[in-house]
Amino acid sequence: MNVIEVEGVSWGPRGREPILRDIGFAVPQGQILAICGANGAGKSSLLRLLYRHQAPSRGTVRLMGRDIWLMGAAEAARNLAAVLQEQPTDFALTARQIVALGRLPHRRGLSAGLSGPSREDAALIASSLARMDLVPHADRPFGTLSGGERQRVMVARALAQEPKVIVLDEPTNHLDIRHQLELLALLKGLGLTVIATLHDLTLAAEFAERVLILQEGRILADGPPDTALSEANLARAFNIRARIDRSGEAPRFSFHL
Ligand SMILES: Nc1ncnc2c1ncn2[C@@H]1O[C@H](COP(=O)(O)OP(=O)(O)OP(=O)(O)O)[C@@H](O)[C@H]1O
Repeated sequence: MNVIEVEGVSWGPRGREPILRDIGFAVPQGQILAICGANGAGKSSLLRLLYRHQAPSRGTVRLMGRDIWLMGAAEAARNLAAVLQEQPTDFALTARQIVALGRLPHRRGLSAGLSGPSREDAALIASSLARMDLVPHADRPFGTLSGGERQRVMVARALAQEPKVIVLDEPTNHLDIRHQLELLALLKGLGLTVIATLHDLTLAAEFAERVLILQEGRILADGPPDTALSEANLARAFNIRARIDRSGEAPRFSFHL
């Protein structure tokens, strides 16, 4: 089953030229998809359509088979969690309280948001913090955490949301190399559908089962890393000369102007 379906989608700010043009792809359950492309290619704009922040000007985005704009925000959030580059401004909340926000779409009725988390929710919040190596920081105010620790809090919040799809915008930003590898391994091991923008092509090649390359708002390539991340595609997408050495275990990229 396809968890996400994007069909004939264009998007642009009202009254302006479209930024995304005629985008179409479907993501089957459990697939790990990396979205790559140059600065300004439209990666974050495409993610905003997937996590129901912006509606397409043309075409449809379907989540679990239903038009995402025919479901409510809470229903979309029960199925899809987003980890964004912009982080909450409520720096006084503790890491645990931010992770607890991930449970809100699952709570119903008048008590939602007012009462404390149930025992099951508290256990889920604690295990999400533990998976992201945040136990020592759980009760510190978010504003006192390092950039990498904050990023891990945002991923823990997404895990606590128990979604079917996680969409991440540059998730490895701010993370040291160990935490980058740990995060990508953890995402891969979740058994969920994962869609992430990644600037690091080596990480994309290792992590993703499928790579979608955007160029000036259109899909330039969509396929397994070995075919999508070709020298010719990278040269076009980034306007550089690319060499790929595939003699080792993982491809080694080198780039020249
Ligand atoms: N609301 C908006 N109004 C006007 N222009 C916008 C708007 N949102 C995005 N753009 C423009 O659309 C283009 C694509 O932006 P987007 O942030 O999607 O690119 P990106 O591929 O994520 O880039 P980066 O790698 O730099 O993060 C950029 O030129 C950006 O300035």
